[in-house]
Amino acid sequence: MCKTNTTLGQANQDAWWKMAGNGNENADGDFSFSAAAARDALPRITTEKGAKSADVCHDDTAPRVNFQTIDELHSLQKKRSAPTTPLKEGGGVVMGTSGPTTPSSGETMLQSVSASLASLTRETGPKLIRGDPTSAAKVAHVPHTPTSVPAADVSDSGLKFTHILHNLSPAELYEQAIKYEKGSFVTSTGALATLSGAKTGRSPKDKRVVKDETTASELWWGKGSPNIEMDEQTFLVNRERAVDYLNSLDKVFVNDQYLNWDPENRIKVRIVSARAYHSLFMHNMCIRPTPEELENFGTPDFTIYNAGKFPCNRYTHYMTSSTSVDINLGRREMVILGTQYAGEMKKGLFGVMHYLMPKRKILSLHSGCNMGKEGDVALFFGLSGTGKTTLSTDHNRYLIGDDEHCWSDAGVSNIEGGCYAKCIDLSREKEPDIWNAIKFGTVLENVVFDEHTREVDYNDKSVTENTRAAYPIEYIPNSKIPCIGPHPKNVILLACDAFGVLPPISKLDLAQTMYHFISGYTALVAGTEEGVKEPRATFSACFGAAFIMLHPTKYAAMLAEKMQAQGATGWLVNTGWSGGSYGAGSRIKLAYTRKIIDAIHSGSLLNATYHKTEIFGLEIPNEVEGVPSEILEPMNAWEDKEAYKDTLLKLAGLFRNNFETFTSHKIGDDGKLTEEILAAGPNF
Ligand SMILES: Nc1ncnc2c1ncn2[C@@H]1O[C@H](COP(=O)(O)OP(=O)(O)OP(=O)(O)O)[C@@H](O)[C@H]1O
Ligand SMILES: O=C([O-])CC(=O)C(=O)O
Ligand SMILES: [Ca+2]
Ligand SMILES: [Mn+2]
Repeated sequence: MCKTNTTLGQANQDAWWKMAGNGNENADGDFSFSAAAARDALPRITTEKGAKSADVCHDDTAPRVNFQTIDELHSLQKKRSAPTTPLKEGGGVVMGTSGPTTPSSGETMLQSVSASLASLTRETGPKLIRGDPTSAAKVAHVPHTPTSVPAADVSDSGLKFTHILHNLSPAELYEQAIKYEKGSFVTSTGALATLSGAKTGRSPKDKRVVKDETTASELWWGKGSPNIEMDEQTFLVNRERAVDYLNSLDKVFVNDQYLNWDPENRIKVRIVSARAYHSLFMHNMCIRPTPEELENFGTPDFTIYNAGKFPCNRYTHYMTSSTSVDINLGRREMVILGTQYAGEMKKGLFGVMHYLMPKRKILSLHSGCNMGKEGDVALFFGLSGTGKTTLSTDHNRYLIGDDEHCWSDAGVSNIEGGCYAKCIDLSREKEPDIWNAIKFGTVLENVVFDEHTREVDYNDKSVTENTRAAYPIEYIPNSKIPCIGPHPKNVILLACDAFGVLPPISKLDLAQTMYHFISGYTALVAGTEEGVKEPRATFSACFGAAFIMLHPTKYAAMLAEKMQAQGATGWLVNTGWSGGSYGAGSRIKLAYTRKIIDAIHSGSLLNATYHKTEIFGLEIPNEVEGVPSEILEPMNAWEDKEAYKDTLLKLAGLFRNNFETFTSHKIGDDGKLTEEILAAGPNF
């Protein structure tokens, strides 16, 4: 039987209607076929008398079409999108098979990328083609002119072409990931599930920073510092390794994007990577340029070479594993070898901001940030897993950002264009906004899902406990775009205290805020291994020692000055255990923590009555609306009061030991604040 479409001629339409209506019954004698005929052979169709070209099924010949071949038909499917995908016709630079002709911006982009990918020893960039290699069959017939002419020592790598997938859209990146990257799937809500490979978290021990004349004196080196040195020469060895690896591929992804929503302090970054997963992750996490901005992007301020699929060479000086994450502030470059965990790129750039921004008297912060309807801004500091993303994503407030911010003389600005939420045990009820953000465009790392329905099981830790979702910030319905705000009113320090001795909420004076900011305490549970019950205390200066570049007291001094100038209030919120340490007590309910945060935002806590705790000298409110009063004073919640006191003393000792490295450092111009900060620690 012939197929029909909706553009049948009237005569055929009638015939179709009749056939559809009565199957093989003879309706009015115009056409008929018997059930037997239908079984044995195709029925003969007789069209109405008088209809033109009888005996021909017209369904396939309906209105004239603009294509002669299947390829031409396919070419019609894709509407051209201007002006981000320019194509220069004839000679010159060759790009993909789709895209309009715009003068030379595509050429400029390819020249710029070619310069980025140039080998430093051969001094030539690769021959670049825009677009997917699979659509290159056609391109191969076009005479190529490389963007830079190879020097005398032509190598095989200098003869091949590398395809550049420049700022692809999420849909294009999905297709690339699903076609070429094992472990990429669309989940039931449309997110792209990916695997990050052997590494499912950052590798801080493999981070190296180039120590040259400038950085030797500017950066924080030595005990407690995250900056493990490497020399310029070794950096170049790793850079060349990464560049050669990337040039050996058929295609590389290039993202040109921005950091920092403050237009005066915006940084242009280029990310060159081998995986669609990395490109989509950075598309979501950095600020996305408009088509016009992309066209005029120019030379990046900072470039990442992500060759994470390829290991570093352990015979190379300073290399202690097959992973190396190398930052060269002088060259404004970062090289990644031996880890595909995408968070390295995000946090590597954060480190760079911790160097560049303080030079401009801008404070960079590992914090979440949101704003109330009245314009009151709150910062949420805390180490990984303490609640920055969870608590800054608040249905009643505007989200400015969840993880990285700048505080300048003008106010706050988000560094990023997206959020990176932990998803372990994620539930729609407790975190609806994050739940709903996991949709088309979102990268879901290392989650486990049903092989048929593709429904994600957020409780499953089979791959890792550090499952993550990276989504553009506008996926949160009440995000504040552009992501900037006025000066903060509240500075909330989050600690997930698995010892269970810090109060769920306490008010801090400025010296205490500085003391806890420099300490950067949290105590997550050691792990999920059986038998491990002891919480492990972590102290990470400025709640982000892994990312800071200068001595912690430099950031602390800036924070003190800004908080003082703006009259901001400091708070310490324990999002961890209550009623006993991990194992005996339980984690403070997220609903209670949210009530506490509400009371900070509303200003009601500022006017509450307080009592001071022993040892840590923290001011605890006697009441918080919606929170059982028994849990506000930690000792009340512990059954075994002696155990409570022992644990409290133990934690106080850990704080004191940790702070010893900072006792000889002055903060601010006068010695007064420094003395006050030293006195703001535990007293016992
Ligand atoms: N009382 C609580 N307060 C905050 N978070 C809680 C609480 N109880 C449980 N949680 C859980 O703790 C986790 C906090 O993780 P979150 O992603 O907010 O950390 P983060 O500070 O943003 O870390 P990172 O810097 O690694 O992104 C979430 O999974 C959240 O559901
Ligand atoms: O960087 C990461 O991988 C996740 C993160 O936000 C943090 O650890 O602070
Ligand atoms: Ca987070
Ligand atoms: Mn973080």
